[in-house]
Amino acid sequence: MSKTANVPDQDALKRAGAAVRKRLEADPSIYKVPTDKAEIFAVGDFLTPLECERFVKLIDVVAKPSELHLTAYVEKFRTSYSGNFDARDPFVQSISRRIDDLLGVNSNCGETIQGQRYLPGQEFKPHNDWFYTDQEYWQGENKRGGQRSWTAMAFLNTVEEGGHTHFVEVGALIEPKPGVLLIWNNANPDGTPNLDTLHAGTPVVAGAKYVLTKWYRTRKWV
Ligand SMILES: O=C(O)CCC(=O)C(=O)O
Ligand SMILES: [Fe+2]
Repeated sequence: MSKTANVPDQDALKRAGAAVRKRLEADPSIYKVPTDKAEIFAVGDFLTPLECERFVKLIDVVAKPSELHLTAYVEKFRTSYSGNFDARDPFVQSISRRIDDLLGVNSNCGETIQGQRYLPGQEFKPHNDWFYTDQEYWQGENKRGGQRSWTAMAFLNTVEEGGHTHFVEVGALIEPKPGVLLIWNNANPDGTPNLDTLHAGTPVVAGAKYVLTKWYRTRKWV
């Protein structure tokens, strides 16, 4: 059996990769991180200062200690506070749609946008956003829309010190600049999970860090 014979959603990941890549690469205002290891893009001023401020306030309302799937993760892996925004809130809906439109992805595939707040000492250790399909939780995620294709993540405030997004294999350390949207493909062009998308939210040293994240599935998210 070939190595890629049993990659769930591989064809869909390959298609989603190609479609979004084509769209983002065609836009000269979108920056692409210069690396062959992963497809990582950045869009400046994707959110206005007022929109960022509004999300920061919403995060302070919804943020609870972050949950993670129970895998072999060590304790203190993701120490930030996080929460889902109200998907019926027209403001949240409008930004959600703006992200869908930028990527050209079917809105059905997008998870509810999640907000996160890190205080000094809090971090998200190196991880991949795709699901480990050999773990028990995959049975549930498979029914809820399958594997994650692209991630979109926006920085919402200026962090006094720390709180970068670090793609450890690529060697890209991205400064949290408010309004910037980062977008990356969690898969390789052939639809297999891209191990080089390993990334971390480095510890906040001073101040606070607020971000929002939207993950896309290969199928309708339910
Ligand atoms: O906070 C960051 O910089 C990274 C967040 C992240 O990796 C995620 O939400 O999946
Ligand atoms: Fe992540």
